[in-house]
Amino acid sequence: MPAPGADWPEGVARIVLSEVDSTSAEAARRAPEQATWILAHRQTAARGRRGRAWDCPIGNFAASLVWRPGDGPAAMALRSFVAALALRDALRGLGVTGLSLKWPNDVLLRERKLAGILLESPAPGLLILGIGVNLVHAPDPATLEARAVPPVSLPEVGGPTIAPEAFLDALAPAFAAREAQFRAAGFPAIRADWMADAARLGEEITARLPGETVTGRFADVDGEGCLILVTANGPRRIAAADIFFAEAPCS
Ligand SMILES: O=C(O)CCCC[C@@H]1SC[C@@H]2NC(=O)N[C@@H]21
Repeated sequence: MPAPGADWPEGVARIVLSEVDSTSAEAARRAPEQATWILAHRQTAARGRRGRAWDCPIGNFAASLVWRPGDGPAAMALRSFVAALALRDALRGLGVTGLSLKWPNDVLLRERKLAGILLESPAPGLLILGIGVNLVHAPDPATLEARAVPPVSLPEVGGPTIAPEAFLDALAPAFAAREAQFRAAGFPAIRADWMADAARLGEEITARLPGETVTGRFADVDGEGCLILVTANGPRRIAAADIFFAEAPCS
């Protein structure tokens, strides 16, 4: 197995697999004591949020970080913001520009989805952050649900060529730095940095909740990571939803 990059965080293990069903499923099976990144060059049953399948051809980035943060479920859930910022930092550090962050945890490139994060806690205290990045290929928009933010890959916009393992060597230290910031300064610092790059802040967006769809102005993200939408009936605080934009981005 090739050695990790020079900035690889101390005390964190790195596993590279040629094929697995899902790096997040593998992380849950292994449930190591030591924080561990598991990267796979190919996933045969990759999963996205809300039980959706995740398209993952060879060349795209697919990895999961599994660790025991040692804090409660609310703080664990905020790691999706920590991870989104780390992803943004790592991509930016490799020369990708035009990035923004979509609540709760997508990274957009020119307002199209470049990367997704799946946060899972399959056992008490155990946290798994599964991350997929369209380094070489984006799924066919026809395979996605209507009104979904269209996907994008780096080559489509003339972005840099980045190999999955090289991306992991950038992401792992970026995540360690953001995690250290979260531990030292709490969510306010993470939230402020996240808000600075929030997609569609101040604009009308639609949140699809179980059994309800709510449209309003994206006003804020609160101190617990909830979305604040100002609707015709007043402010709504939303803990979890699928978000749709009013109109598609220009290409
Ligand atoms: O729906 C999303 O936006 C989240 C997608 C997360 C996909 C990644 S790829 C690596 C890890 N393994 C999985 O099975 N899923 C996540």
